[in-house]
Amino acid sequence: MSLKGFSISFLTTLNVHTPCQPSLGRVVVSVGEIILLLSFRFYDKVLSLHEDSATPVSNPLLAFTLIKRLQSDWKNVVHSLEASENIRALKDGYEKVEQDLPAFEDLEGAARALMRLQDVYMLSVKGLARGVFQRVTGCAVTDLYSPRRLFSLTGDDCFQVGKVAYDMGDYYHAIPWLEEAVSLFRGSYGEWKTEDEASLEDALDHLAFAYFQVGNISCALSLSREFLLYSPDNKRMARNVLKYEKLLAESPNQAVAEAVIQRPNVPHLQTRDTYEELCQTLGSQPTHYQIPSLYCSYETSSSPYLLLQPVRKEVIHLEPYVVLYHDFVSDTEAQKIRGLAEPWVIISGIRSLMLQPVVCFSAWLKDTVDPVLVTLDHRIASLTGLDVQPPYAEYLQVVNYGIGGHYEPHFDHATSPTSPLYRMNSGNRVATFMIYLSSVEAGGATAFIYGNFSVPVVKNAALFWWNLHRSGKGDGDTLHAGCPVLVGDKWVANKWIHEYGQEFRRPCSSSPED
Ligand SMILES: O=C(O)CCC(=O)C(=O)O
Ligand SMILES: [Fe+2]
Repeated sequence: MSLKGFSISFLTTLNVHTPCQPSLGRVVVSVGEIILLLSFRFYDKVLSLHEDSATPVSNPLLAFTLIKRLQSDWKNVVHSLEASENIRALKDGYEKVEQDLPAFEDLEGAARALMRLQDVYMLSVKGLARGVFQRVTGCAVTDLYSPRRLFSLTGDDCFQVGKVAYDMGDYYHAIPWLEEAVSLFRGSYGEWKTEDEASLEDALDHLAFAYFQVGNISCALSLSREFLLYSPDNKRMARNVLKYEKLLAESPNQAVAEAVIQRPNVPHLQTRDTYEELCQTLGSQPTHYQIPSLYCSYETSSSPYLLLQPVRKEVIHLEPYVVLYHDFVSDTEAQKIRGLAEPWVIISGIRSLMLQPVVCFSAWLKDTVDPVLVTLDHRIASLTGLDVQPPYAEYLQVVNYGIGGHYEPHFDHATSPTSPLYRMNSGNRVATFMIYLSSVEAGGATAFIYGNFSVPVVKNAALFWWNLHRSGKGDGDTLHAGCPVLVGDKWVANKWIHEYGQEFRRPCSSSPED
C-alpha cells in the first residue's frame, strides 16, 4: 500500500512524484533529425552515386557515366575530405546530445515496463516480437489490441529485454525473450547490422546459461553445442558442454525434467492475482444487468448549474459506492488542464527534452493558475455537494502515465495517524473525484481490488467514491489501482476532498457500515 507524497507547507503549485511505476515514455526523433541535417547533402550525394545501378541502361552517355560513377566517382567521394568532415560532424552531433539521450537505466526501465505488460495482460512474447498484442491462456489466443501498423522487434531488441531480466537473475522473463532473440537471429544469420549490440552467439550463450540456472540441462546442452558450431574455439563453452554432458550422464532424468519456472514475486502483492485479472477484463463485468440498483440517471440535484446542464451519472458499484459522471469535462477543458500540467514534465524527473515522461509524473495545479480550474471546482462542488475550497480539498493533481505506467493497489486516504495527509489540518481524504483527461487505446483501467470490479478509461468522465465511512473510519473496500497502460497515453486529474468542511454536507454516523 502506498500513499501519494503530500506537503501542506507548499500551498502553491507544486510537483511531487507519485509512486506510479516507470513507463516506456514516448521518444521523439529530434536527435536523428539533428544528425541527418548535418550530413543530408553528403548523404544525397552518396545516394545519387548508386542511382540506376541496377537497371539496364540503353543510352550510351548514361552507361558511361554510370560506369564512371561506380568505378571512380564513388571511390573519390569515400576517400574525400568531405567524407571525413561528415563523419566528424556525425560524431560531434552525437556528442552534443549524448548527455540528453536515454541512459542505460532508462532502457532497463523500458524493458521492465514491457515485462510488466507481458505479465499483467498475459501477452505472448512471440506475439509482441511480431508486433501483435495477444493474450494467450492455454490454447486460447485473444487479440487485446490490433495496431494499425505492425511494428516488429529485431533479434537484438529481444536480446536486450531478455538481458535485463537475465542480469537480475529473473529467468522467468529472460528465457522467452532470449528464445525469441535466438530464433530471430537464426533467421537473419549473416546479416550483421551496425546498430546491433548482440549476435546469435550472445543470445545462445545467455539462453543456455539461463536454462542451466533453472535446471533444464538438456536445453542448456543443445544450445551450447549450437554455439560451438559458430565459435568452435570458445574454450569456456567447450567446458560447459562437457559439464552438461557429465551432469546428464549422472542423472539422466534431468534430460526429460520440464522445469516449472516461478514468476518473480517482487514486489510481492497478495492482491496481485485479482489486480491483474481485473486489468485484463478491462472493466467489462456485466453487473448492470444483474443488479437493478446500479442505474444511469441525469444528475440535476438542487444546483442551478446542473439544472441547466444535467450530468449523466452511472452508478458503477454500491459497496464501495462508486459513480461515473459522463462528459464531466469537455475536450477543450481536458486539453487545457493537460496543457497546464505539461510544463512540469521537464522538472519532474525528465532528463531530456527528447523524451516524454520516462516516469509517470504528477503536477499540482493551484486554482489561481487558470480560471478553468475554478470552473471545475464549482462543478465538482455542485455534483458532490461538498466544499472543495482549500483547505477542505487539495489542489488538482494531474497525473500522466506513459506506456506500461501503472499505479499499484493503494488507498487514497491515510491509514496511519502520522500520515502527511493530516498536515492540512482538515482531516483525512473523505472522497476522491478523479477525472479521465484522455482516452487510452488499450489497458489503463481503474481496478477496485476488493470491490472486484474495474472501470475502463472513459475520456472526459469523472469517477467519484467515498474513501471513508460516515464514522470517519477508512473504507477498506476502496483499495484500488491504475492498471498498466498497454497502448496510449493516460492522463487523470484527482481532486481529493477532506473530512473537515463537510460536517453538514455529509453528516457523520456512528454505524461502522454507513
Ligand atoms: O489512474 C488510475 O486509474 C488510478 C489513479 C489513482 O488511484 C490515484 O492517482 O490515486
Ligand atoms: Fe488512488
